[in-house]
Parts: sequence; structure tokens; C-alpha cells
Amino acid sequence: RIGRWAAPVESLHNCPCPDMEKVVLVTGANSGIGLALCERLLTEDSQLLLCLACRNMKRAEDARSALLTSHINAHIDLLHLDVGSVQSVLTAAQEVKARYNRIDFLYLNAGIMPNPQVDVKALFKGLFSRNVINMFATAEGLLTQQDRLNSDGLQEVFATNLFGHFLLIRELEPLLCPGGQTSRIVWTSSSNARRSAFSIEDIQHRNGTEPYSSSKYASDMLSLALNRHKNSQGLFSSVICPGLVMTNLTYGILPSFFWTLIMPIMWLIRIFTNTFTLTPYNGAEALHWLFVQNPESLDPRAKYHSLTSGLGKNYTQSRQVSNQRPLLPQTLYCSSLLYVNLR
Ligand SMILES: NC(=O)C1=CN([C@@H]2O[C@H](COP(=O)(O)OP(=O)(O)OC[C@H]3O[C@@H](n4cnc5c(N)ncnc54)[C@H](OP(=O)(O)O)[C@@H]3O)[C@@H](O)[C@H]2O)C=CC1
Ligand SMILES: CC(C)CCC[C@@H](C)[C@H]1CC[C@H]2C3=C(CC[C@]12C)[C@@]1(C)CCC(=O)C[C@@H]1CC3
Repeated sequence: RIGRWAAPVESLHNCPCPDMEKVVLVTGANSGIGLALCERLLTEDSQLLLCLACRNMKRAEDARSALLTSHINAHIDLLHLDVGSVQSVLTAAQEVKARYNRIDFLYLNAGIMPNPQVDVKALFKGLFSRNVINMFATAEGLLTQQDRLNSDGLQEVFATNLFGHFLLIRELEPLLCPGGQTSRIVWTSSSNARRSAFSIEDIQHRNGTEPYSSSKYASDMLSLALNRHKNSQGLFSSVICPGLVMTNLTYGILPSFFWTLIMPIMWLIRIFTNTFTLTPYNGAEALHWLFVQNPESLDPRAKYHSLTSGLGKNYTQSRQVSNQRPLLPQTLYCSSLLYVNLR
């Protein structure tokens, strides 16, 4: 399995898509940043074949209807995918292989942060420290989560944010870079990704209280490793950070009415840290920006940040992924392969 990457000719069948139409699959496409990305992609390229990969088909249908109101002739498919379930990923990948002969863009956007707790004491202490801007940008020291085991016996955050996506990539290998074309993978990571939250001895973060931060750091490292292994075959992986965005995920941290109340404060903070992108449209900036870039011009070690200035202007900035342990991407990649092959 490890050596399998190029598409065997016999897998190129049943393709409903004309040759020039880009095939784009987005996980977690029914809300928040994923849905905003779909909207922006359809505006950018009306010829797209867009596949919304979602765990809840009712929400997926609603998202498709919303997208079709502004893009009447858009080609939008739905795919049932619970990225936190091994069986669902395997079934969905089979379905994708039956429907399409290639994937041009795979946006790995679905993500969860279950039972988040804000450390109010650390927040107040941070407000009066020199580290305040960094604290607002990265939430360092402010957030913990309570993880649990899923029905596959994996930690839920790890399974959803990282492992399910890695398994999906592996299963879709035959559709990536067929016939020497390039394919792109884009991970929605986070500024909350922190090296100190990740341990190779505890990949699933069973024993800690920052599984979200850990899983996002691991996705940064996996992307690095994918680039090392696959760039020469035409597969390019990137990570983005959408900033702080008001979505169901953030409404799980503090209630939506509270966020609405403090919105003027957040606009003020945005003057000092352009990471408060706040709307899903703004948060999707870097995801959209990557769509229109030539992959060869991208830095494989960069993390692309969606940023919004105090005046509301959106832009994308690249910063280096912090990797102070050069062997980590490699080790994580091999460990993930082991997980995939032991499933
Ligand atoms: N909001 C923010 O400030 C930030 C968000 N991010 C990241 O952005 C990404 C998108 O989140 P955001 O838009 O904010 O939040 P949302 O909760 O709005 O979107 C998350 C999406 O992922 C889907 N999803 C969750 N679990 C699964 C699963 N097991 N299988 C399939 N789909 C799943 C959700 O589906 P459903 O509707 O069914 O729950 C939803 O569509 C996440 O990866 C998040 O970590 C990163 C940095 C900041
Ligand atoms: C006055 C206010 C702005 C107080 C809000 C304090 C905190 C709740 C927030 C400060 C920085 C935020 C942040 C996130 C969540 C909410 C904060 C901790 C994220 C962790 C959300 C998910 C991510 O992936 C990154 C975000 C970084 C910043």
C-alpha cells in the first residue's frame, strides 16, 4: 500500500466531469469557513465540480440550496462523510472513486473542539501582560478541551481533525495526480497549533487537555511530510490558519450572544492583531488564495494565514510552520501510515 500513488489507468472510469472542469472536494462544507469557501470558489470558477462532504445530509442539502440560490447553474454534489469514523471514510472514498476520475483540490476543513473551557484567570492575567497580542492571536494557555473515545476506539479529536483526513488522502490516492497532473491538499489548521501540546509518544493526546492544539500541530507536520514525499509526484499540500472566526465552533466556546455583545471590542482588538478575521468569508481568504496560486510557487514549509486589517481589508500572509524537531514530520507520517494499515 505504501508504494501506491499513481492512478492505475483502469481506475479512470465513469467520469461525469468534462476534462477541464476542476473537481474540488471540501470536508465540513455545510457551515462556517467550509461553506464560505464553497461560496467563494463558485464565484471564482463557475465551471467547478464541487463536492460537499458532510456528516449530516440534511445540513448538506441546506448548504447546497443556499449555494444554488447565488450560483444557479453550479454543479454541486453531496457526499456522506463522517471523517471521524473509519468505516464512513472508507465507504465515502469508494463512492468518490466511482464518481470521479480525479480530484484537483481536497480541502480538509472539517474539525471539532469538544467541551472547550476558557481559563478565565489566565485570560485576565494575560490582559495585563506583554504577551496580550500573542494571547489573542493563538489562545496560548487559555483553552482546554475534554476529549473522549469514539466507536473506533480512537480519541475523537485526533480521529476527526487528523486521522480521518489522512485515511481519506490514502484512500483517494488513485485520484490524486493522475496522468502527471497536479493535485492539491489544503488543511484548515489553526494558530492554536502548538508544538508543546503534541507528543509523538501520545499521538492521540490521550493524556493531555489540549487535543485540539495537538491535532492542529500534527496536521501542520503531516502536511510537511506529505510535501517531502509527494511533491515530486505532483501532489502539493498546504496548511492555512483562518484566524478567529465566528462559527459554530466558536459559539461552542462562548455563547453567540456574548460574542455579539463584545463585537465592538473585537473590532478594536483587530487593529492590533489582524488575526481577528471574524466572518467565515474573511476566514476563508487563505483557502481561496491558495486555489488561485500555482502550486510550484508555494513554500512547502509555509503556513498561510487569513488576515483582516483594522479597516476590514483581507489578505493572505505566509509564515513558516514552526518545526523545531526536523524528524517529527517523518515520524508522524510513518506512525499515521501504521495506523492506516492496522485499521
Ligand atoms: N472558527 C475559528 O475561529 C477557527 C476554526 N478553525 C478550523 O476551521 C475548520 C472549520 O471550522 P468552523 O467553520 O470554524 O466551524 P464549524 O463548526 O462551523 O464547521 C465545522 C465543520 O466540520 C464539520 N464536521 C465536524 N465533525 C465532522 C465529522 N466527524 N465528519 C464530517 N464533518 C464534520 C461540521 O459538520 P456539522 O455541521 O455536522 O457539525 C461543520 O460543517 C475546523 O477545522 C476548525 O478547527 C481554525 C482556526 C480558527
Ligand atoms: C475580549 C475577548 C476578545 C475575550 C475572548 C477571549 C477568548 C475566548 C478568545 C481569545 C483568543 C481566541 C481564540 C480562539 C477561541 C477564543 C479565544 C480563546 C481560537 C482558539 C478558536 C479556534 C482556533 O482554532 C484558534 C482561535 C485562536 C484565538
